[in-house]
Amino acid sequence: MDIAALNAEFAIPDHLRFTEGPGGLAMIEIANALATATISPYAGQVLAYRPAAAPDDLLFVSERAYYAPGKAIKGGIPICWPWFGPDPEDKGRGGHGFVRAWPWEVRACKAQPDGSTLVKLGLADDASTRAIWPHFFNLRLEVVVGATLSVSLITRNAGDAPIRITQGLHTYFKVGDATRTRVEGLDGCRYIDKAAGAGDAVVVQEGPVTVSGEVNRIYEQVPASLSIEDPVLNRRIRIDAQHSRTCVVWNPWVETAHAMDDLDDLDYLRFLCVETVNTASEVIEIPPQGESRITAEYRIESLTPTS
Ligand SMILES: O=P(O)(O)OC[C@H]1O[C@@H](O)[C@H](O)[C@@H](O)[C@@H]1O
Repeated sequence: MDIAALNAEFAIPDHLRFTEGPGGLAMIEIANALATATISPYAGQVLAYRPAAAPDDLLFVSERAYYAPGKAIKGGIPICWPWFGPDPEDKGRGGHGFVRAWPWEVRACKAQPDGSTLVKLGLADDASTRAIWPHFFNLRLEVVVGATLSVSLITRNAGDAPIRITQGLHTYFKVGDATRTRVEGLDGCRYIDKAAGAGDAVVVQEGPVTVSGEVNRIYEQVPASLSIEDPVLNRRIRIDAQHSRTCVVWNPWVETAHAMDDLDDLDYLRFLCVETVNTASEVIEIPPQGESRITAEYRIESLTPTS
């Protein structure tokens, strides 16, 4: 992408500009009165978000992440679409869909009256997408960077036959020490245990979710609000979801992190994924010319009240 042309069309003075990031990829850098953020049009991926006065970023991005066409960027908020998890048709296509390793278009950048910044990215079908997934679509990502971070993924079925998708915001949250975090809000929910050796057992969650080994679970019928309590970073991350009743909690633990070339061996301590998704029994069918939306809003709160 031509950085000068993007800036000429979309830059907002003292607020938003395009820069050349790792691997020569264009990056959107936002700094408004409420927060800072980095968004990659490649993959439609938020890579950083920090509210003003917050000491730490919301998101984890691996120091060993790839920034190259055809590769997923490890960290931030990868967009999994039009399938979440393994290829549903078993055709050998990669996990979590293809748009997380695909160039998206920048469609709009706007300073809003409340001081937040709205970025709209999009991706429409063409011959190369239809060679992978033979459907007509218009996919939009709307990111609002303000006192909270809001991410909406909107799918329009641009064809004349229904389409079926699963999808997810595969958010990598930065944590001080994964073994000391707790995910609150899932007590009593059923989950499918996808961890190695668990055999997809269906289990009922008791109490908060903690990490003391590989965690790879699809929770069903989840409430709209979840949180991550992180005593090391002294913060709570609130996640408010819309149009999602399934949630994946993932931490790779030692062996899987070691096996991933784009993670450092100790990164399993540095992040926890709590993913706002539609997956498992929650398959979304979109009628011809219809739309479907999934949204998550993230907010950081201090655990120590300020006096
Ligand atoms: O593709 P990434 O970003 O490495 O994430 C992979 C993980 O993503 C999680 O959503 C899945 O539950 C895991 O099974 C999978 O290993």
